[in-house]
Amino acid sequence: MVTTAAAAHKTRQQQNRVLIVGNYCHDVLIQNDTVKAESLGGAASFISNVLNGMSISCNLVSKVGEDFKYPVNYSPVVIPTSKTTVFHAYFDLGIHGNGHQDRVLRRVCACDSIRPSDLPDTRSNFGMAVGVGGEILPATLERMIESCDAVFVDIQALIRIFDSVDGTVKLVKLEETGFYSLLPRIVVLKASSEEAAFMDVEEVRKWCCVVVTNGKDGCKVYWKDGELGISPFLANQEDPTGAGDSFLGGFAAGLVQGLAVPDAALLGNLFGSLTVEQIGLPKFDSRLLQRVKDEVQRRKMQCLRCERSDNELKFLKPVGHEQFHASLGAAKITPPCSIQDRQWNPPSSPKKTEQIAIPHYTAQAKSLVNSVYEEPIQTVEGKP
Ligand SMILES: Nc1ncnc2c1ncn2[C@@H]1O[C@H](COP(=O)(O)OP(=O)(O)O)[C@@H](O)[C@H]1O
Ligand SMILES: O=P([O-])([O-])O[C@@H]1[C@@H](O)[C@H](O)[C@@H](O)[C@H](O)[C@@H]1O
Repeated sequence: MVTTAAAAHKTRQQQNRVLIVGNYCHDVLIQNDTVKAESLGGAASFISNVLNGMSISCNLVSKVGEDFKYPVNYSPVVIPTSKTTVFHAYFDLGIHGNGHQDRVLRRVCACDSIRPSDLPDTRSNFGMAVGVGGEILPATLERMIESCDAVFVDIQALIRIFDSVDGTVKLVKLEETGFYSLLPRIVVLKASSEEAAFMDVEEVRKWCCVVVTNGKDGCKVYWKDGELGISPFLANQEDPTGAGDSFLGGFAAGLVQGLAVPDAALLGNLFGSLTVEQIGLPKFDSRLLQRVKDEVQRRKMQCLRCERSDNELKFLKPVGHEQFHASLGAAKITPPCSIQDRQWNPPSSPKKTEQIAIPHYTAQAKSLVNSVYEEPIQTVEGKP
C-alpha cells in the first residue's frame, strides 16, 4: 500500500521534471563521399546527455522504428510500421571550416510525428520542444504549453521542411508556420544565427526570450527591451553536430537549477564548446562534470547572497558573471583524466539522478529572466 507521504514524494518526483520531446535519429556524417562516422543523433539525445551529465532528472518522448540501433537512457516508443529518422550530414566544404554553414543536411528517413496523445498526463516544470525531422505538430506544442510550467523551443523543430526528392533540409519563415500564434505562450526560443534569419527577432523578442547562438562567438540573448552577448569558451572543433542542442541542454540545466539567464547561457556555451570537440554524441569526462556542478552550486550560493527583489532591473548580468565564466573555463581546461577513467553513462544503466528544487514557473514563467542583475547592458534603440 502506498502511504500518503510516499504518494506525495512520488508526486513531487513526477512534477520536478524536464520533459524532452523530439525523435532520436541515426546520424551519418559524410565527407568527400565517404562515411566518416555514424552516431546516435537528434536534439533529444544531445540534450538528455547534458541533463544527465548535470544530474538533472528528465522524461523523454521520442519515436523510432524497429531498426533503431543505439542503447539509450530513455526508451523511445517503437513504431513497427515506421523506420527510425535518419539524417545524412554532408561536410564537403570542410568539417573544420565555417561551422554549420558548411553542413548540408538531408533527412533520408522520417519516423512518425509525436502527437498530443503521446505526451504524459503528468505536469512538468520545463518542457523542451526539440524535434529535428518535423515530428512536432502545432497541436503537440500547444499540449506541451498546457502541461508544462515553462516551454523552451528549438526553432529547428518549427521551421524545417524537407525536399520531396532527396530530403534536403530547407527553412521557412517562422511566421508562415502553424506555430507562430503559440510564441507568446513559450518562454525561450533558441535559434542558430542561420535560422534566426527566418524570423523577425525584433517582433518575436516582444513575446518570449530569444537566444541566438553563433558558433565560436558564443550567443546573444534578446528580451523585450534588452539584449546581451554571452562570451564563448575556446574549443578545438572536430564536428559541429549537436552544438546547438547541447547549448540548449546546458542553458536549460542552468535555469532549472535557478541560475540567472546570463549565467545559464554561459553553461549553454560551455556544453556547446565541449560538444564540438568530439565527433557525434559527446562523452563528458566525469571529473569535468563534477567540477562544473561544483561551480554551479557555488554560483547559486553566491547569487542567493546578493539577490535583490528589484524587478525593474532586467537583463543585467549578475555580479560575478565574468568570474563565473572564468571558473567554468578553468573547469574545462583542467587536464582530463585518463581514457580508462572516462565515464560514459552506460545507456542501459541510467545514472541515478538527484532530485533538485525547481522553481515553480506557472505564474512567473515570463519573469524567468528577472533574476539578479547588476551590470547594465546595451538596450534596444528607442526602448527604455
Ligand atoms: N567552434 C566553437 N568553439 C567554441 N564554442 C562553440 C563552437 N561552435 C559552437 N560553439 C558553442 O555551441 C553553441 C551552439 O553552436 P552553433 O554552431 O551556433 O549552433 P548550431 O549547432 O545550432 O548551429 C554556440 O553558441 C557556442 O556556445
Ligand atoms: O547540430 P545541431 O543543429 O545542434 O543538431 C543536429 C540536428 O540539426 C540534426 O538534424 C540531427 O541529425 C543531429 O543529430 C543534431 O540534433
